[in-house]
Amino acid sequence: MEQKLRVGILGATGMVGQRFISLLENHPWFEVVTVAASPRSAGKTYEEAVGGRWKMDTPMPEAVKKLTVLNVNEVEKVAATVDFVFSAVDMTKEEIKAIEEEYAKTETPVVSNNSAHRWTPDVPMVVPEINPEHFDVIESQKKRLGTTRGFIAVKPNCSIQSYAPCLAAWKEFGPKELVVTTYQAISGAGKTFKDWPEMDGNIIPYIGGEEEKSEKEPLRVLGRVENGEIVMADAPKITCQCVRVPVLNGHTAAVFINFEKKPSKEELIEKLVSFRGFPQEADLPSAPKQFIQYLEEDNRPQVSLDVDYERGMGVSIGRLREDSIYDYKFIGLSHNTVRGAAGGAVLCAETLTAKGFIQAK
Ligand SMILES: N[C@@H](CC=O)C(=O)O
Repeated sequence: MEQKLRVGILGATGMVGQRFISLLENHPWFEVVTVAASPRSAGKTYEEAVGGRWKMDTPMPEAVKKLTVLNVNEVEKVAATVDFVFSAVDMTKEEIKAIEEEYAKTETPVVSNNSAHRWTPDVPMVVPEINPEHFDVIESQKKRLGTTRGFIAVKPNCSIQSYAPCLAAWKEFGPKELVVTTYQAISGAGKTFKDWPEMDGNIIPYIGGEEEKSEKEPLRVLGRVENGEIVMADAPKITCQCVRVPVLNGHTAAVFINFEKKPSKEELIEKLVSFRGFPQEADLPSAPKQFIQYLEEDNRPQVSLDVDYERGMGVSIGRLREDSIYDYKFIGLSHNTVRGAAGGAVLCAETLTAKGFIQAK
């Protein structure tokens, strides 16, 4: 790319905002030129606004330290400085819906980590390896919004990323029923052990709204485009329990699965490791070379050994074996704030750029 695209981060001071900033350091296509946050951070330098709350394990990039934080609510002012934005704003669902549409209407594409628009029929919710063709609904969304280049695209919830890719890889065997338990890291709630000491040595069997997302969002990702809208897939049936565990980064899922046509274990593993999509074909900058790895050892995947697989953009699967009630069971792991949040959104933006939906203004 001759000239990098100018990027703004909405909600730049929170944990996902910080992850965007750190993933975009030295990005070959995108350059963070604008950081926006709540009115109380506006006017400060990014370094001052974040203060001691920098939660990444790499230092704050020099290039953003001295950027002046803009007020995220001053939409025209922020939009004038950028080619597109990533959204990680922390507001009510209705406020997020409204502000993301306001940005889109300034002809600024919005690639969002938020759940607010995940069920808007003409907003694509994409895992680029699985359903990049869903971006086609952007044309009807633009008609609704009255825009020529502004639109909203979203990525799904972090909890589904450790098992939904398997459903896509195993499509021809007809995944029919799934029983899932997720073991979710505290960074999914925007926390570290320092600011959530109750999680040290503890388990909390409740994450608000998470079970519904984990059961329904895979069906939208596996759905199809019809008349400019996404139509949900009608299988598999999924039931899920979501549990918060004392882990900093990495969501694990324990899954039982039934198929229409029961395959062999070897067939299942072969489909996982050969699963590739648009990001691999197009060699996108953030694409994992190998999206899904299969680990043969009985004690893998493990958070401490495998969460950073493919720089946090890959998915690790292990312990696939026949079950006495279901056809098979297995364990999946993915990095919740990289593949599951900011990294997944960056890969969506790269896909949108490669497909011509995002361009310089
Ligand atoms: N809601 C999730 C974060 C995923 O996006 C969690 O709490 O872990």
